Amino acid sequence: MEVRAIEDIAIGQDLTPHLRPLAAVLRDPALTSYCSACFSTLPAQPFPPSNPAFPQNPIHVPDDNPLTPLYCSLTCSSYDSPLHLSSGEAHLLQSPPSTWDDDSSDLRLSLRLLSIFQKLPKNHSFFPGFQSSMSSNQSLLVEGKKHHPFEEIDNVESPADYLLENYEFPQRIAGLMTNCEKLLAFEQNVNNPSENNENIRERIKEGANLIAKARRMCSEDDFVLGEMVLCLVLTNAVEVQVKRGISIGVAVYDTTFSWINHSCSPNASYRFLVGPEEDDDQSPLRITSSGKILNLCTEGIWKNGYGPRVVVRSIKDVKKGEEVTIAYTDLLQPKEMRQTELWSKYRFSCSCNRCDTFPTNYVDNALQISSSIILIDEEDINPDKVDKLMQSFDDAISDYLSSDDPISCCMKLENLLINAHLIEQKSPQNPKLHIFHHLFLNAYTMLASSYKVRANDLLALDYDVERRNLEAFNMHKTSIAYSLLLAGGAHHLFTFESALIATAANFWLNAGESILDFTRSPLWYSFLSPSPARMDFRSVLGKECDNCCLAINLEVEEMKRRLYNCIADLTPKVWSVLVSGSSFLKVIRNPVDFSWLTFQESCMFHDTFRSDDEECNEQVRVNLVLLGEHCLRYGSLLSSVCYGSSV
Ligand SMILES: C[S@@+](CC[C@H](N)C(=O)[O-])C[C@H]1O[C@@H](n2cnc3c(N)ncnc32)[C@H](O)[C@@H]1O
Repeated sequence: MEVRAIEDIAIGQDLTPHLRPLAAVLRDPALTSYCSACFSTLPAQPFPPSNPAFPQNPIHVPDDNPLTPLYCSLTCSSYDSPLHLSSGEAHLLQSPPSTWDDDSSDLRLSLRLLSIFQKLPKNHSFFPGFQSSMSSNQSLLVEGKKHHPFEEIDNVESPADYLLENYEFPQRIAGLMTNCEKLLAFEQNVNNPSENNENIRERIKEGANLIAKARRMCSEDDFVLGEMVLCLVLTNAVEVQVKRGISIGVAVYDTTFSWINHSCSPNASYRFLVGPEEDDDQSPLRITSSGKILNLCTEGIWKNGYGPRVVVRSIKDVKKGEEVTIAYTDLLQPKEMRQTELWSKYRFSCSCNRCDTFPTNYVDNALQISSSIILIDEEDINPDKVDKLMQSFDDAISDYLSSDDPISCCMKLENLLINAHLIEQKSPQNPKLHIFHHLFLNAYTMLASSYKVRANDLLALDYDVERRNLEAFNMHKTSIAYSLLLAGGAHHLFTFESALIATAANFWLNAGESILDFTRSPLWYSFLSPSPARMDFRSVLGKECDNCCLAINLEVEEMKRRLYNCIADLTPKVWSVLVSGSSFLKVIRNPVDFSWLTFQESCMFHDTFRSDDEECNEQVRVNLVLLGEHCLRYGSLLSSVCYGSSV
């Protein structure tokens, strides 16, 4: 199935009303901070409270079990607790699986769906033949090996039994694709033949076992049913993100959302709404599937669906009849990585415009260019050397993620970046390593965060306060320089691939917040000489920008143009100060203007640029406040296009 627009739709418009989930669960680590029913942040005194004086609450679990569902209100608790208990989820939480990625949420989501499917009245329209009015849509509900006449169905105990008795591999349950056949098959990954595709099969089998145990059911049929529903979850579930890039849960929605296919250059994005639902959403449904009813599942029991609502939104102009697509994977990954991920999770090879363009488009070239596709003729530079360098990046990033050692991470990654620069300098006519190669982007991200961690760690130490403060100040400065480089890079790529709007929005918001955070640091007063007067932030922020008036109430394109022009004007006024502590960053002339990249053969760095270290002074700080504010406004503007509001 696929989904198409029923009318011409401009960029930045909602395509659906607020859609309620069929089922949703929090990820294990989020259980202590968010309401298990509506996903809002827990109040100071959640329900049930941590002391066991709640005899009326049947789900109270001992204090030493950290995986207990908590609720923001009695209403949420009374909505969610019965399903939590009857599904067997509580059992899974009390003895969480040590395998299955150390997180029980996909399994808990499957348990909930199973419980819901099995409680449906047997004449529910989820299942073929149960409702004569649905007969024209039967094939949408369950397609499988056998086809059964209507009469046979009357004798079936429950819809789930019906599924088991009649279908070997049900392709659909409740209209949703299970993808069982592909996920459980021994099919080789066409993009990566060496991949061990036994893994996913084994994982599903193991998951089905855990599900059967949690439900205290051990027949072969229970196992098979668990397997099918787990496949449905793996195929249709989406990560529920409430803050930028932070996933707190996982949910399955009905066909209105779940029939939307993937593209690496999608024309739609989606956002989540959490908290108790206000029933005032009148937005129309502007998508359909070949004229068929999309929201088969919103009738009956699903009307009561509770939990995070999803809304689909256009991020490009969409023509009537055009297919609406979303991204199932991180679009800032190079083609090979996207293809590998889509195959291993969903078992399909993407053939969207971005993937099929030949020769590969600029963005994918930038993210991926490596020695393997370049002829190298210098004696001392060979493809092996570049490949080894790339491998070292990968290793340094994995090391950091596993060892959490920010000092060695900064040293290793910056040395590698400098090495990459040297290689490039020796062979400028052969473009090999783009400044926005995906490994470099990862390295910049790691460096932005590890310099910040180092600054905070230093402040906690008790030694020569003056030296310590200065070091911490410089670390913080370097951290925001990397945030700005990331925002500038994401923006550069976004100008070639408009589907990267959400990524660019997030990087600008991060850069803006980090810069403003830095300008508020009390460290400014500890070593600037002469010590400046306390800055009146309101007067700087309240000052209208002469060039863009902080761009409000204009056409979106005009606001974007003006804000970006201001960012481009302000950045050179602070950049040399920001990079003074990093020998790598000094070779980057301007982190928000990469127009030269597309005209030059060598795409790693502009000619080496060394500025004399410039001093931090009050004027720099004022410029930073203005720059941070413009970055925030720009990020919010892009974010309002793809999410409807800034996130
Ligand atoms: C959430 S469902 C999307 C709706 C699905 N097409 C259906 O008929 O129900 C995800 C599954 O759709 C298929 N799919 C999604 N995007 C695709 C694409 N770009 N190319 C091929 N198959 C795709 C894959 O089988 C994937 O596992």
